[in-house]
Amino acid sequence: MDYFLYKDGELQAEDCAVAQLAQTYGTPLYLYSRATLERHWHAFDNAVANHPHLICYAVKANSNLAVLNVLARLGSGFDIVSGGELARVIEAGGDPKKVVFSGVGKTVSEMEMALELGIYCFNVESAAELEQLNLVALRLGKVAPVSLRVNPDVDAGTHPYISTGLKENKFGIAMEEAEAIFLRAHELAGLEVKGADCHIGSQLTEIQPFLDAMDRMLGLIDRLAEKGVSISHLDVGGGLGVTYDDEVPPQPSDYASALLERLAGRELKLIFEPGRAIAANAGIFVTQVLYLKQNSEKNFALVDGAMNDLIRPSLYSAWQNIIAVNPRQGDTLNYDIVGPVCETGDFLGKDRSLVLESGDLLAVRSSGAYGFTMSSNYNSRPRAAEVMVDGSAHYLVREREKIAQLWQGEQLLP
Ligand SMILES: Cc1ncc(COP(=O)(O)O)c(C=O)c1O
Ligand SMILES: N[C@@H](CCCC[NH3+])C(=O)O
Repeated sequence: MDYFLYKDGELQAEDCAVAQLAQTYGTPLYLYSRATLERHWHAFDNAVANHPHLICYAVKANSNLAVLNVLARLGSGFDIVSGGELARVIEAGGDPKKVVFSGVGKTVSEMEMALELGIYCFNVESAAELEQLNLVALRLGKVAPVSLRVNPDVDAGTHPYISTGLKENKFGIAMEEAEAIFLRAHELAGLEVKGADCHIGSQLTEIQPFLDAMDRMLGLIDRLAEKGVSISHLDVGGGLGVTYDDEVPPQPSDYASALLERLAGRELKLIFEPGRAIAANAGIFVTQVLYLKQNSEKNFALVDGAMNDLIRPSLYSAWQNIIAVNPRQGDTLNYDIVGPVCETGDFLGKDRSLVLESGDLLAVRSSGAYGFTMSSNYNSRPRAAEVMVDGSAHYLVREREKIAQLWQGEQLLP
């Protein structure tokens, strides 16, 4: 079941008309579907129901408090990469004991915060970070639970900017060095080795790279066991792709059963860090056509949403489906859907065949992940509003920024 679908010729978000929501809250606007978030989370959780596991939603995909709260109420864990994300998880009612902390550049104060809150595990990404964490833990009289993020050198076959598991990427510890660093972690009094971790990239549409990574990780776990280091969980990261266009990524159930088969009866607890697969298709971005404009080469639809609101098309040449909220009859034209930002790269989509008039509403699909969280105030544009739809109810879960808020906290020179 799709929670964003046309009914009587107009786009719905669950049981609400998108046009009505746009009128109520204004545009540009992010809309999220609670039912879709829940369905996607359950798809992961059910897929591994018979095996010890923890689903740690990757907060970076969408860190709106209401989104986190929906998942926290399901009992989700969270994968964070900063103190800010940890604070949001706590604010949203998430359980710190189900938090894993990833990221290559954790600061001392972030380590302190996470230790004080008693998170589930630190995913340590370098030997230097390991030493630092040990010192911080000893100073606080704590023992930090750690997992080492290993770079399995697997080609995820995804966009180079979002591939993370290759040797040339900054992430993780090289497989050749992993054993020695695990042994070092095992010796340090401020640390307790719990797990091994990998994350090879985002928007993967094939299972094979995940399996290759897992085989390498299981080989490492076996070698460590021989040396007296026992690993109780394997964190397989996130990365499962979604349908933006015509990709057919594996379902969480197929992905999980392939992984479980590889585990071959081991009792290793599995941790998953899905972000996009939970949030992307639980959200749409709604924008209004301000002006139509033609030149000898192109038809442009100038809309009130821009690259500062949704940067994926500009940054990764990502293709996201753009549909009319109330489709019109008539002859289509090929439009570039562009925003008001002063950059040639400011587009939401190119060559989209649509029938448009100014004032029309457009929905950019699959915008629930890496949409609002990657937005900025570039061109001093206020950030979009965010609304959670829940059946026929809808809640403003973040107000549109006001122009006067944009310089709050800044100071003129004396
Ligand atoms: C360590 C880590 N875990 C999880 C994720 C979430 O990835 P995705 O949104 O592709 O599931 C990311 C982002 O790629 C990540 O860097
Ligand atoms: N932000 C990226 C994915 C990066 C994942 C974070 N490691 C995207 O929109 O596709």
